[in-house]
Amino acid sequence: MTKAKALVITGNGTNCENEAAHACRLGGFDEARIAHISELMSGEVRLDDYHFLNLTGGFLDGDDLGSAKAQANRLKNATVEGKSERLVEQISRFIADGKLILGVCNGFQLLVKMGMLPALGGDYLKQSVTLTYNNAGRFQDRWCYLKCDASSPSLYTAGISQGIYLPVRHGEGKFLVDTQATLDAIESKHLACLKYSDSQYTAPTMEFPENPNGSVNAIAGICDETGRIMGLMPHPEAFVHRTQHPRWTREELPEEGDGLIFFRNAAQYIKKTF
Ligand SMILES: NC(=O)CC[C@H](N)C(=O)O
Repeated sequence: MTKAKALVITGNGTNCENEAAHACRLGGFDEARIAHISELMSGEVRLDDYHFLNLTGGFLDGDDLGSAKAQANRLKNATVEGKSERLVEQISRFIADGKLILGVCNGFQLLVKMGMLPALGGDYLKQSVTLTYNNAGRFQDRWCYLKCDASSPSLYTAGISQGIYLPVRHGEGKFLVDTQATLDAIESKHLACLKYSDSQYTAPTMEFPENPNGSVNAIAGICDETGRIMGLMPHPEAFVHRTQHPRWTREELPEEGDGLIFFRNAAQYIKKTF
């Protein structure tokens, strides 16, 4: 059987790479390699050798110019050292080969600013949505209930019955779109797979603090039309075991945290497909 290989990018201010690699291993990946972005730029590490690209949370370039903006420009324009190939060509090939990309928080911001989500019509380099300053005007560090759209093509959220509970920690998590047509397309194609909701997962909410940032239509995470590329502001890698839950000493909880399903679904998909 294929060895499922995950790659986790670090450097320039990420801070969740160890948790993401741990979650990949717990979820069933045979290998989870943490690579510095400079290793991709130099050609020492090649995306072609992996199945699952993890873009993790943090403070890329100190959030200067807006979160992930500088890194988005860097990745879009960089040429791999000593090669005529641009890094973005490796990324395009990775997507065309049917592989998976998950962007969490700063990684989600990076994906949307590169144009890789929602990638309507299959154009992965045209930005049509953004993530910007929370309505509260300050950083939010709290746990959120996320209602899951069971009709979404996202392979990561498959099997989630109603919703999941995950932490958010961000200053720029407010999801906005360029036009109403973009929002309509996202909704009609069920790409908004996760929305901030009440604790019973009955309905998406615009109420603070359940919706911590004021995201349009309460959108917390989206995927592309293939369901293989997904980004979300909450952190699935930060809740893989019950002791990470804020009330674990007071509530009866399953051993496994709600975020692990993302990584298990990704590993199973790779093993089934490659
Ligand atoms: N936890 C994170 O990845 C934070 C993302 C980004 N730096 C923000 O504050 O919005």
